[in-house]
Amino acid sequence: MAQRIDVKDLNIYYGDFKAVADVGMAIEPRSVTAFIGPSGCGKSTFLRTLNRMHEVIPGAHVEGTVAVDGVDLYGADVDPVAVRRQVGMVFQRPNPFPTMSIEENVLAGVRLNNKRISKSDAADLVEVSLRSANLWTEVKDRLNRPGSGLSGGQQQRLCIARAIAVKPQVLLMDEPCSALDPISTLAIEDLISELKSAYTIVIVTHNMQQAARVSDRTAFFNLAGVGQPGRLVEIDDTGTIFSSPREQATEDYISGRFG
Ligand SMILES: Nc1ncnc2c1ncn2[C@@H]1O[C@H](COP(=O)(O)OP(=O)(O)OP(=O)(O)O)[C@@H](O)[C@H]1O
Repeated sequence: MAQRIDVKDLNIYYGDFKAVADVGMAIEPRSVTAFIGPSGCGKSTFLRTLNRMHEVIPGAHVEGTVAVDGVDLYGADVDPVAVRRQVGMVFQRPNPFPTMSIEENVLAGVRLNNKRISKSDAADLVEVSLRSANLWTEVKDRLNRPGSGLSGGQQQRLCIARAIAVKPQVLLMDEPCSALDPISTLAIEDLISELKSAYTIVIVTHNMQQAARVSDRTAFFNLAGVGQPGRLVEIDDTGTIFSSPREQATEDYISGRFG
C-alpha cells in the first residue's frame, strides 16, 4: 500500500507571498519521515501540498511537481478528491465529528466517498481500522456512543482510524501529539511505528525527541528571515541529522542554539 513520493522544484505560494522555495526530496515508502524546523519555516504548508490541501486556501498555489509513485498529483487530469483519498491526513487537534458515534466517525471518510458498503462489511471495516489504530479494545463495547466522549489521545487514535479506513497509501500527520499528554503521546508514537510497515508516513513535529524516536529520515527546514521563504536545508537518516548533520544551521537548531 505504501508509496514513494518525489518532490521536485516545489515553490509554494499564498497569493503573491512565496512561503516555501525550491524543495526537492524523496520520501521513501514504509518509513517515517519527520519535518522539523523553526516556527514559520513552512513545514505545515509543505505537508499540505502533499495531498493538495494547500490549494483549498483562496489564492494558494504551487509550482513544481509532487509525484506519488511516478504520478504528478498536480497533473491536469488529476482529481484532488482522489488525491486526498490516497494521501490521508491527521491534524494537530483531534477532530472527530462530535455528534457522530465512534463507529460512524470511523466510517465518515468512506461515506463521504459515496461508497456503498453492506452492514457486515462496515462492521468489519470499523473493527479492522480501530484495531490498526490500537483503539479497538478500549471502545468495542461503546461503538454507538459519541466520539467526543473519548479522551484526547483516544480521539486522536479515532481520527487515525478514520484516516486508515479509506485505505490511503500515505498518511500525513501535522503535529499529531501536540494536544496530548505524555502517555497518549507515547501511544500515538507506538502506533506510528506499527503503521509504517504498511504506509508512507510523514510527520511534522516541534518535538525533536519525538522526531528522533519515531522517524527513519528527518528533513530540516529553515528561514533566512521574516518575509523570506522557508527552504529545505537537508534531509538524511534521522541518526545522521541528530549526530553529524552536514549543515551548520541544522547543528545549531538541533543543539538548541535557535528556534
Ligand atoms: N493561510 C495562510 N495564508 C497566508 N500565509 C500563511 C497561511 N498559512 C501559513 N502562512 C504563512 O506561511 C509561512 C509558513 O507557515 P507554516 O504554518 O507552514 O510554518 P510552520 O513551519 O508549519 O510553522 P509552525 O511550526 O509555527 O506551525 C508563514 O510565513 C506563515 O505566516
